[in-house]
Amino acid sequence: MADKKEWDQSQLRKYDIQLDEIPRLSVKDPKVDEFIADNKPVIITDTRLVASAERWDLDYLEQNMGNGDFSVFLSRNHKFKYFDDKKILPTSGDSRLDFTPPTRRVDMKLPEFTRKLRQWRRGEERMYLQQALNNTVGPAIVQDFLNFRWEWINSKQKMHSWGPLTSNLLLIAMEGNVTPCHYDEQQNFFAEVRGFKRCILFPPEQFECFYPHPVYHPHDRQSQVDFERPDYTRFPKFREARGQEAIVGPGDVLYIPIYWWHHIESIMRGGYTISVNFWYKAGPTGQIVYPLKDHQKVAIMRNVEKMLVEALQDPHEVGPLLRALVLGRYT
Ligand SMILES: CC1(C)c2ccccc2-c2ccc(C[C@@H](CC(=O)O)C(=O)C(=O)O)cc21
Ligand SMILES: [Zn+2]
Repeated sequence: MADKKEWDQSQLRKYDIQLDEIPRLSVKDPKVDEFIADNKPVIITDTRLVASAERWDLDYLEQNMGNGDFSVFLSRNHKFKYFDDKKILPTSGDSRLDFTPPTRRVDMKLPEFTRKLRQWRRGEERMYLQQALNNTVGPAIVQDFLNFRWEWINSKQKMHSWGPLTSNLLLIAMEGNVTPCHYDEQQNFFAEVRGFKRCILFPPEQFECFYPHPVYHPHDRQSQVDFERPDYTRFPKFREARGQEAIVGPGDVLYIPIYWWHHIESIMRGGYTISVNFWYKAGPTGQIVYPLKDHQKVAIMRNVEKMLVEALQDPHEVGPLLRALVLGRYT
């Protein structure tokens, strides 16, 4: 008997975007490897990848996460738009380059985080705990971490010749938190431990629909489009975006292919969520094969941007130069 729905549409934020479904396949289904080989998103069920974390809840984590400091991001709204603080440069008087960080990072012990979570009132800053799982956490958590099904995920890494695992992030989000649309330059197995997250993914070939901030900008890799209030004048191609959606729940693993755009939200009124992601560097490019893949063109665009900003120094000269280069010549 189909288990009663654990969430309903009223818990999802409303966006004016065309969405299809991300397929859900059992770990035993050989088609799973076809999706991964084709860099296509898929939800893989029954992997038991993070089964040892099934018992993680705030109490257990409070008892066992040790006395270390954890990175907690604070936001005055429900959005946690990532920014690279190493790219916040002195604006040399050019106010057009001013950047106001939308979130701030604080260190918190876990008991403080859980207390603040329990006492949270509307209007207060929202929190999002994000911490690399390493040996600073308590021994019980290290044990749970060592008991992740590494043989399964290592076999995938090997089968698809991915690069090394770069990090596992432990993520504890408040209900309703949103990580706005962005892409990462790593392969990602995204494991949901507790609660439900709605994931909306778009392929790299829809780059022109998302108008990412410039590569030199702190919001590099993040879309400029606000999904809740899209500015169709500045970003007209956003109307053409067409995504794939899935709600991941405990035990689900979502494969987020490298360079794929993703927007992730903890469903409203669903309680806090716990996720663990597994980021892998891309495998070696090997022999270049034509036609190039779409994500390779994104990598080329990034390199051209970096070279031009470096050569011209003033980012505002990049547009005029590229327009001079293509208008009437390559268009
Ligand atoms: C928003 C937050 C906490 C953050 C703040 C400042 C710096 C980095 C990050 C960061 C990195 C990854 C995630 C997990 C996930 C999105 C999600 O699950 O919310 C995701 O995008 C991925 O796994 O690729 C979330 C965050
Ligand atoms: Zn991401």
